[in-house]
Amino acid sequence: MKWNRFTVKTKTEAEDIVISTLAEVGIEGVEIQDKQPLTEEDKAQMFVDIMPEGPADDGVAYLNFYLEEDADKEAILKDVREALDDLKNFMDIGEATIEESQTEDKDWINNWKQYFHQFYVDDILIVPSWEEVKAEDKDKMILHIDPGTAFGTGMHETTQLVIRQLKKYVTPDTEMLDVGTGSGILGIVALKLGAKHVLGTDLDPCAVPAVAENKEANQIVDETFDMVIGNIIDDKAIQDQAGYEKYDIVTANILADVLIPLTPVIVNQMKKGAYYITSGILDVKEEVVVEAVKAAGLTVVEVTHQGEWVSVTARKD
Ligand SMILES: C[S@@+](CC[C@H](N)C(=O)[O-])C[C@H]1O[C@@H](n2cnc3c(N)ncnc32)[C@H](O)[C@@H]1O
Repeated sequence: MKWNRFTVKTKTEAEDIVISTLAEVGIEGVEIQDKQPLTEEDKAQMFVDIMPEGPADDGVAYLNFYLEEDADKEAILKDVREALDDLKNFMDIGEATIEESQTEDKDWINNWKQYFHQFYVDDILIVPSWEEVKAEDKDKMILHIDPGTAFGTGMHETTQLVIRQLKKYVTPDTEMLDVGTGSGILGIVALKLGAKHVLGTDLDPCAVPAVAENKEANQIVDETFDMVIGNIIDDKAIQDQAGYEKYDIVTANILADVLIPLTPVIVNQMKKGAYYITSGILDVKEEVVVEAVKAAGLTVVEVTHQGEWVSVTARKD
């Protein structure tokens, strides 16, 4: 199928607002091209490990979106232009011109599949839906996960660090709370390791369909993995819904800056003797997370590293 690419020329400081405006008129999946260097915080937020040195930032951003060749492009572009014109009344979004080009007649939307193949995290095999499990691997613990809108294929170091800890601590009685569940990968691993029940939380509503798809792909019994959307850090209703002193394991592969306010809250959700497995911590933030964990009254039992990432596991004594 042929696709038409539309490129909105804007300013780097207006990228977010232009992307939100495009979303309001139904344009999702926008690609950003700019020359802004990533800050340390960006790298952590985006979970990007290494970025090559790029050209100097010129303040210009190009936002690409795609429409199928047979889409009603005149009507869609009319809505986009009107929305961008309205936005121009409120802020400087640069030229906001829209250029059209046609992508090659190839299945670009599926091209990224060439970069995602089955792989092992220790003895757990992670397989995308478009690949077969080889006969010799049939007796392995297999996880079916597709890259999607929610984070968590298992390729990232931070996810792998938690998976290794789950292998140590999950028992058949485990009630687990997975804060920032994303694709649901950690919950699914825990259930495959024999856990009794998982509650996943995420801020991002995209986690709901992602978890549902991954549960189905892994034949997870529906009632064993529940989901709530919202911020458990400051939403009392979600804390109540999760339940207090209920969990044997809490996992949180989020950023250090989120783990710090999360930790004193989550302690109330943990049973005595429960384990708190954190990840998503850049090595430069290890010390502050360890301090936050101790300040919340937990005992640090293990700190593990992979690349520049750190996982802190603590117990509620
Ligand atoms: C790095 S991903 C982890 C996904 C998956 N658990 C894994 O280990 O691969 C972090 C997830 O945390 C979510 N998140 C960030 N802050 C959060 C918060 N305060 N409460 C719940 N989820 C949050 C993000 O939306 C994202 O899905």
